[in-house]
Amino acid sequence: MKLVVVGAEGRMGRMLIRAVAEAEGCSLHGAIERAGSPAIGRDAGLLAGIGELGVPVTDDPLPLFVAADGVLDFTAPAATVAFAELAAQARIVHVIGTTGFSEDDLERLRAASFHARLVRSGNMSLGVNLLAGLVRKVAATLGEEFDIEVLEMHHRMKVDAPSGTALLLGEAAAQGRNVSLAETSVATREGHTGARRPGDIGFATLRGGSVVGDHSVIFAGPSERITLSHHAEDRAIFARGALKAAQWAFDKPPGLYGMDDVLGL
Ligand SMILES: NC(=O)C1=CN([C@@H]2O[C@H](COP(=O)(O)OP(=O)(O)OC[C@H]3O[C@@H](n4cnc5c(N)ncnc54)[C@H](OP(=O)(O)O)[C@@H]3O)[C@@H](O)[C@H]2O)C=CC1
Ligand SMILES: O=C(O)C1=N[C@H](C(=O)O)C[C@H](O)C1
Repeated sequence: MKLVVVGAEGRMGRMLIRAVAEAEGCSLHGAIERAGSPAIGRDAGLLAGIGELGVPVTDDPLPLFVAADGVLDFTAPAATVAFAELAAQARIVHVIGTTGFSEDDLERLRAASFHARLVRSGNMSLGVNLLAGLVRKVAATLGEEFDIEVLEMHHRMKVDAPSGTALLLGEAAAQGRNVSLAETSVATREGHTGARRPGDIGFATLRGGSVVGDHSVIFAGPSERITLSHHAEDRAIFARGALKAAQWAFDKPPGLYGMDDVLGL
């Protein structure tokens, strides 16, 4: 499968280049960075800290997309929406790990999925997607006397909050309870907040150091507390998930898929 990595110089971009180079049945067809990036013209393999791959980084996606099978995209919301429109024109697989989308962005991704095969998830790891299933089940089992709080910590460079994973886990909890996350979510608390509203799903965000990604869902009930957690130790888990998603989507019809489809959960 011929794959293009966009955001090639990013933390995930470099990890994805390494993962594609190592994967059986996949080849790096191209690497993209934004116009003006110092990475333009450099060899993608050297950028990723492996040997030369003979693939220069460019800022021109469409010519690469039309001759590729898929694109792996962990960039930023505006970039991903633009790449989705190009991937739809080229009718290729678009694996989206980017987080922090607005409702309008998500609508544009849905429109692109009429023509392309999109796989989007706030977290591409096996562990988090299994955890989401457990959260759904626990939330469905426990009543509203158990308050649900989602706690996350990431490295100091992360730009969006709550994390895509926190929102995915919050959504799983809301589904388990058969409520709308939009109506129950509390993403910030400050000052005299008043008592906690029954049924709210709270989010708390920590940022610092080099933390790859820690998430916990806490069910706090009368005199007992259940905590379900995931700790990412290496970004390779996300890159492996993204490759799996691309290979899974190769022979699927156009549509918007999630990692639960890919992993058969
Ligand atoms: N779903 C998952 O499993 C995971 C998701 N993520 C998400 O992936 C995203 C990226 O994370 P991370 O790698 O840490 O971030 P980085 O900032 O390290 O990387 C993003 C890269 O994308 C580049 N970029 C931005 N806009 C464009 C554009 N228009 N064209 C080409 N390249 C562009 C950036 O360039 P520049 O620096 O010049 O802006 C940068 O090199 C985030 O949204 C993060 O939350 C991360 C890990 C796992
Ligand atoms: O920005 C990151 O680093 C990560 N982003 C994703 C998120 O927003 O949940 C996934 C992972 O936790 C790392």
